[in-house]
Amino acid sequence: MGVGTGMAKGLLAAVLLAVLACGGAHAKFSRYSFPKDFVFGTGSAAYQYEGAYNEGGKGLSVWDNFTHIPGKIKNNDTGDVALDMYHRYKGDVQLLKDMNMDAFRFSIAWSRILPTGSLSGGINKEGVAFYNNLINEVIAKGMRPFVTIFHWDTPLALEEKYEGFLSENIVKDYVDFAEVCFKEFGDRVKDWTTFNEPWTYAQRGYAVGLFAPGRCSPYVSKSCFPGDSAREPYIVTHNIILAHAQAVALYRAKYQPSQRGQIGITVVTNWYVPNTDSAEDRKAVQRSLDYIYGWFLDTIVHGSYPGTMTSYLGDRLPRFTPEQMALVKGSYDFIGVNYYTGYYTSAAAPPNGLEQTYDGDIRANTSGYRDGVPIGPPEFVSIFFNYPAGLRELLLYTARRYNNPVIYVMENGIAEENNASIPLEEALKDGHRIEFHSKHLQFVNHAIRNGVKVKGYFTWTFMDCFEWGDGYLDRFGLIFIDRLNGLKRYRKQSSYWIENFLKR
Ligand SMILES: N=C(Cc1ccccc1)N[C@@H]1O[C@H](CO[C@@H]2OC[C@@H](O)[C@H](O)[C@H]2O)[C@@H](O)[C@H](O)[C@H]1O
Repeated sequence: MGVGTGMAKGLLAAVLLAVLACGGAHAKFSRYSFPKDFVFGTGSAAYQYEGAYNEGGKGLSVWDNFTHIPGKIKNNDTGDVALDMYHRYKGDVQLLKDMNMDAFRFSIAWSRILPTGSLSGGINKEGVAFYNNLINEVIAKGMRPFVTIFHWDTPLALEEKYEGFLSENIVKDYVDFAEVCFKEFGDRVKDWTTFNEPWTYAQRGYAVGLFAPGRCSPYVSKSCFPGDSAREPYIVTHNIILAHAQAVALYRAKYQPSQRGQIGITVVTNWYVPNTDSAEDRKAVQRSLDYIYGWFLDTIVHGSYPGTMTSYLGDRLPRFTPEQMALVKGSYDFIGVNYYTGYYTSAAAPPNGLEQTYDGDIRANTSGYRDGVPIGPPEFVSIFFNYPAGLRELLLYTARRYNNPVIYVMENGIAEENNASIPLEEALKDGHRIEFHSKHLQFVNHAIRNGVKVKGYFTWTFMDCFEWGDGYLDRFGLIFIDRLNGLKRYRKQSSYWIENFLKR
């Protein structure tokens, strides 16, 4: 046998061994490329999926109100009916099972449980029954319910009573709501998330006013409700962190010992790459990460808001008392991370002193482009760029900066346009989604091999749903919803891909 042939065979054997080492007996990239206890799932949220907005004893939320104001949402879409999951959940849970999902992430509508937002207003038994039925269906199909307690749908009654999260009164009402959830569902729900993306609620709701409750400074936009973009985002976030910490403390003291579940928070961030290697641009990257991600994680992990915030914001940044900080620091068993896109970032001067805003405080310009070249293929959602390496960098950064916590990637996904002129069979061909999730999972796998404790990955989203400011324009789902024909569910190609990827 010639030397060349021998070397070729040796090389082939080495490659084969490497591949098998990655996936064990399963050579192709699949669930077997991940640790045995790794959880694969897909996500949803109450307002975006349930519909039945004024049915079954449910009270109104700030999103029920906001979407009924003309001009706030594209095409004036609302979540009044959404995907009608409230009535169709059994068939929907079967679709999850058909895709071999390990878990289903969903949120509980606060005003479906407490219609007035406060415990004193009474518990809505029909609301409790709906979530018991959903949880039982998920478990009966062999899946884990990953439950988010708050996914932006603040009870309208609390907004009207004391301006919602602008008031510290919200802390007690939120903790009372969370306790009803622990009591009613905690015997079967073992994976709790207190808040989904508090950054989005604060920034979109109070800095730019594009999401409910739609407040901002008049100099930011005349179409907002009058607010203060320079102070309210910090007040809201402070109250969210206090509410989160008190709910975790309650769960740990009263429910975790017997129910033996875990509790955490889900935060969103982008991955930022300096536009140049200059010190100024690299500092702008750190500020960008601190003001969206460190705002929450520095605080609950290290017990202080990031230095880039405390050193710049003065009295605009609320302070924790020592007693409060004792509850805040360490208030997580895991961190949920939502990731969609990367950006290039360069240093920017602060806006003129009179028109301060949360976004201006960051003193950074971000763009998906550098010298006209995109950081990754631009997506239908114009602010997102397909940048899978950013997820690995983000996970490595999180492990380094935040004591290597347990992490779940709670949201990661890509949308195509909701375009009624595309024939159905064409619309179901979502190869871009297969490529997106496969690539991002490969980078998650790489992070795990580098020691990051990622324990799960949830696609955003399960089915094409109500996408906040975009209404029904964006299709993020594995399942196509035909809004022109009775909300019929159709499996996209990616749903078959993931079924095969997850096959045991
Ligand atoms: N939507 C966000 C945060 C956000 C907000 C505005 C622009 C970009 C990103 N985060 C998660 O993204 C998912 C996708 O969000 C869409 O992203 C593009 C936006 O244009 C669209 O309005 C938003 O719904 C949401 O459905 C989840 O409920 C939410 O947890």
